[in-house]
Amino acid sequence: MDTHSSHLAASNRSRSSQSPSPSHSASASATSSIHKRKLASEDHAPPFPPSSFSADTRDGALTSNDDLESISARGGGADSDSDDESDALVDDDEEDFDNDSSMRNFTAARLDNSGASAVARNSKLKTENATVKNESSDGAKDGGGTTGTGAVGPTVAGGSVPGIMVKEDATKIFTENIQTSGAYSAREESLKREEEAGRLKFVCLSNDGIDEHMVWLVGLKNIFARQLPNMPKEYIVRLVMDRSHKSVMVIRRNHVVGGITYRPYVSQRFGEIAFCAITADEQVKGYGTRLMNHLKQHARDVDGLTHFLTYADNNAVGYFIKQGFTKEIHLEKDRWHGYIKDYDGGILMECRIDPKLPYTDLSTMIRCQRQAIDEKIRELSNCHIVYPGIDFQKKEAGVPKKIIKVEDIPGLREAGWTPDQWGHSRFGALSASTDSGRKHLTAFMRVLLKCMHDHVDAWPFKEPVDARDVPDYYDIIKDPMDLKTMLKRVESEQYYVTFEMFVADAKRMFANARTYNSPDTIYYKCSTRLEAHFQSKVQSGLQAGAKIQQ
Ligand SMILES: CC(=O)SCCNC(=O)CCNC(=O)[C@H](O)C(C)(C)COP(=O)(O)OP(=O)(O)OC[C@H]1O[C@@H](n2cnc3c(N)ncnc32)[C@H](O)[C@@H]1OP(=O)(O)O
Repeated sequence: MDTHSSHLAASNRSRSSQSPSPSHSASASATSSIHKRKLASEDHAPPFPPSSFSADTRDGALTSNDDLESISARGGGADSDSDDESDALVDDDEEDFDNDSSMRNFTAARLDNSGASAVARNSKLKTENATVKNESSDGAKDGGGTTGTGAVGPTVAGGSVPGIMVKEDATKIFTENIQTSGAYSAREESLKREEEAGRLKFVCLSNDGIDEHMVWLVGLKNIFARQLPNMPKEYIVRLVMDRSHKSVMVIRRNHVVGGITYRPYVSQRFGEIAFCAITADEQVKGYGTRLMNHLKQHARDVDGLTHFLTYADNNAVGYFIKQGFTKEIHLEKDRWHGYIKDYDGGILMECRIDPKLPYTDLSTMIRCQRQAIDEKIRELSNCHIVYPGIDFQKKEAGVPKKIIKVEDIPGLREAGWTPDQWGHSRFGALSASTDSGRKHLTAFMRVLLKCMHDHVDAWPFKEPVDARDVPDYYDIIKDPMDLKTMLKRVESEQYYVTFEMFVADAKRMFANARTYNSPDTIYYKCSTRLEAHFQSKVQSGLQAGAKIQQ
């Protein structure tokens, strides 16, 4: 026995615990209230446009101050009660979105990092499975000029090899793993479906005086005012209503969910993102990403821009990085310097707009790429083929009931195994690959076991630990080992086909004792001393064997 009940709560014992990962949802919401982004100017209503460029020359159409003031007055009027109104609008929308259960499930799962809601997590998996199924069926429908599923593994085409099946779920496992890291496609596809169903739209507007547009712009201004509390409200109004700025907005059932206000510097072919926000209870659901994708597509196709620059709030840097922004500015300085306004507490970030990417349909592109990669893997590997299991019933001490020839194990040869690898040992002769090798190996292991058994510190290891004496032992030690079990394995002459396997069992036996027991215990000390003894015997035995062979 390698333990004692008085050491049940050994101090060196540690259990892994699942600590909740930080939730973006939490951080995103938190950032709302501690927003630090400020204009560099001390003045809370800085001159606009910034003095570094002339107001009306570059990209035209700056609204006059009169315009701004009048709009400001309208905005101001709305402003007094607009925050509430804005929130009310969002609340009203909740019902409308209930149709999209996949989105809800997904969101619930993402927001639940506490581990409390197993239901939500299951929903997430279901959603992802559903997505994968769609992918497969789409792929099948398309044909897509690619080789079909059945054509990939030559040995299994048409299921012609008896007892072998293609693991259809391999695709699922592969894609599920990808999707859990970001779940980008799932969210994008879900929002795209909402758009196609007409429940969601993305518009790009500037102050054009049309009533409906003005209502949306005021709604967006209110979201900015709430989500960017350190930004002077007057400044937000000025930029949102300024006619040289444009705003891409998410509109759900005629209400604004969020948006990005930017200024396109058409002659310089870059745009400056002034504000970006999603209303508090809709954050971290993918709107920010889809919004940015719409913005990039619009800015490229309509404004002819190649880059975006923004002073990202410290708390939002993570979001911008996920949208392809970097802190390194590659755009030539003379293209942007003097055009954009400095902000305190913000980090200048850049994003290059790809000239070709279908930004609003990235999920389809990703799906096609994933499918192509998966098919390529199937061409190059057999990992999708699942062979029937082998009948590997064990007797006592884990010794197999029936000897199975290695070459009879289904799939082993197909995986690249060759008979010369059988029983291969770095200890040369100490392997069971030949009759003489097996005898030699068994004899050596017997000697080593006897050496251990006769040692004064062997007493805790002679028998398996009795769970009646140490009730929690097998909760902690999942792979128990003892000298008696090792002896049974040696005497079976089937178990240890290499010397390494024997040494591994011995090492596990010693390690178990040190895992369960604390260093000040006799069990721990016996384990250390017996292991040293074992190692010295192995060493001298190997050296003697080597000499005999010479
Ligand atoms: C120039 C400026 O305006 S800087 C100020 C930016 N605005 C704010 O900080 C206001 C408060 N925050 C918000 O309004 C929103 O959270 C936004 C605009 C930052 C992001 O919009 P969301 O709809 O929440 O983003 P979305 O759901 O698409 O998330 C995309 C990814 O970014 C991550 N993310 C979102 N917000 C943040 C954040 N603040 N920090 C780090 N990562 C974030 C999400 O977890 C998600 O990651 P994943 O794809 O690995 O799952």
